Amino acid sequence: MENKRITQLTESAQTARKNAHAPYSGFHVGAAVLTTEESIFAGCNVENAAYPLGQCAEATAIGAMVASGATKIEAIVISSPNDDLCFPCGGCRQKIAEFADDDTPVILVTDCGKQETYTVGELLPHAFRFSHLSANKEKA
Ligand SMILES: O=c1ccn([C@H]2C[C@H](O)[C@@H](CO)O2)c(=O)[nH]1
Ligand SMILES: [Zn+2]
Repeated sequence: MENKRITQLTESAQTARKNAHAPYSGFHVGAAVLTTEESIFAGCNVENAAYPLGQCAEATAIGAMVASGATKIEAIVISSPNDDLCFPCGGCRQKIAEFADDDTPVILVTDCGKQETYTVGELLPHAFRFSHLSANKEKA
């Protein structure tokens, strides 16, 4: 994937991160998905006074993508402010896998300039997919 693209996605994720609603954890996260049609959708984490209702940045970005009518992720960038890369939680790995392939890149970046790339398959081996539902066996 081109560096120019990664920079663009990183900037989108950072911009969304500025709007993170994270008064409980103080942990601000931004995410940006690039679709196969080359559109970018960004999101931030949205916490809630009822703690379990909080939503991760990846879920917000994926929700915006789906609401636009797009369903195929080409790449996703997850941006964190400090020196620590923000690895997606288990739930987000599953949410990303729903709209990605095993070789889709998940790029983790920090404002300190750290960057590591993993594939969806590395982060979530043996993902549970549409095709595993017995009702969909014929359609896969
Ligand atoms: O990949 C991640 C991991 C955590 N968070 C959020 C959830 C919560 O608001 C805060 C602390 O867990 O960070 C994300 O948005 N994405
Ligand atoms: Zn998550």
